Amino acid sequence: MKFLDLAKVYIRSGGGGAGCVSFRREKFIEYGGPDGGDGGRGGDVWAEAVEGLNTLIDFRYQQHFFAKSGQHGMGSQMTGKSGDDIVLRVPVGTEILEEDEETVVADLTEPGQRVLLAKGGNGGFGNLHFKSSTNRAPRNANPGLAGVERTLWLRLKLIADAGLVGLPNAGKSTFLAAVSNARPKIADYPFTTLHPNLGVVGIDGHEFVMADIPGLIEGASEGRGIGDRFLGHIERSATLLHLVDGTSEDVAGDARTVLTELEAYSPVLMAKPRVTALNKIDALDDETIAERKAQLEAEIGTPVMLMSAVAKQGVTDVLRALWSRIQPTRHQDSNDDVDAPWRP
Ligand SMILES: Nc1nc2c(ncn2[C@@H]2O[C@H](COP(=O)(O)OP(=O)(O)OP(=O)(O)O)[C@@H](O)[C@H]2O)c(=O)[nH]1
Ligand SMILES: [Mg+2]
Repeated sequence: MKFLDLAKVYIRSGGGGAGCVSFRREKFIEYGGPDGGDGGRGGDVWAEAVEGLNTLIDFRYQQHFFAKSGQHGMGSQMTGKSGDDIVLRVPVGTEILEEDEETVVADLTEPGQRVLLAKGGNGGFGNLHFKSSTNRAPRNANPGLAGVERTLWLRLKLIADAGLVGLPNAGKSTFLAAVSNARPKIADYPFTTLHPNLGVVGIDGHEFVMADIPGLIEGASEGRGIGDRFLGHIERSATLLHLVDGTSEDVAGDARTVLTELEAYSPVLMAKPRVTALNKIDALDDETIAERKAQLEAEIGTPVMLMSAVAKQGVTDVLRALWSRIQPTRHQDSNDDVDAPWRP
């Protein structure tokens, strides 16, 4: 199964710079003594959880993170410059795993939480360090320590704020593609979507994550179709969007099928705030729209919104309706703590 929220990264900390062998050479100063400086420390590689990120998509484009090595030591007791550290900025909730994809290295659950993934190598001592009463002109210096190389997985347990449900072909993927950065497969046959797709949706300056999952059919809870196993992905969502295909002859029956499966899967899912929309109204005349809207409302007992994912008609209102149900579940907007005092 493919997840948008899994990324493989290759990291390497910088090696330490070598220590230097050098002697003080100045006019009129005989036997100037050793003055080789130490090598600089190599850069570390860190990961830090930051607010405001929702996906690991950036790591699709950049997978290699190599910190710079420290500079070699120099004469006149000059220490080499340290290599700069690298910080991988990841969304809050990212788990970092070893290459085996099982061993957990770190679980970054708090904004600002940092973990050292690869420590930079220490620089080597220059010959100044080896001066002693018995050896006043040492000709030895240490090489720097090598950097550490690791292959790691980043895994984000994305909690979709909104989950899309509906029969196959209702237009769930079309809707996700119309309102987010996600590019799910769309086609005119059922079960086009075989794995969940996640997209980040922007509305009125807010962002939320929406999940498109495979369509449900009657008996999905008993494993028919591709079953209800994907409902787990939207179990923790704040709200659901139930899309009903307006071109169907039996919109009430279609909606009933979906709600029956939700109920069978979990009453928790059934009890979530839900927005229902009649989709594909671009393909219908006004009379049919009004008729089917009324049939649907009679079946589910709540107001139904009208929408066309293809014509992008009514989608903003649907997004606003979703956001108004998501907003109360957010502890605070990430912008709220911009002025919070800095604490070490
Ligand atoms: N006319 C019209 N067609 C639509 C609209 N939305 C989706 N469709 C079409 O309906 C078909 C199914 O769309 P999908 O987005 O793949 O449907 P889905 O609900 O994701 O289907 P599954 O992944 O199989 O569950 C495609 O041919 C879409 O072009 C709409 O608003 N108007
Ligand atoms: Mg789909």
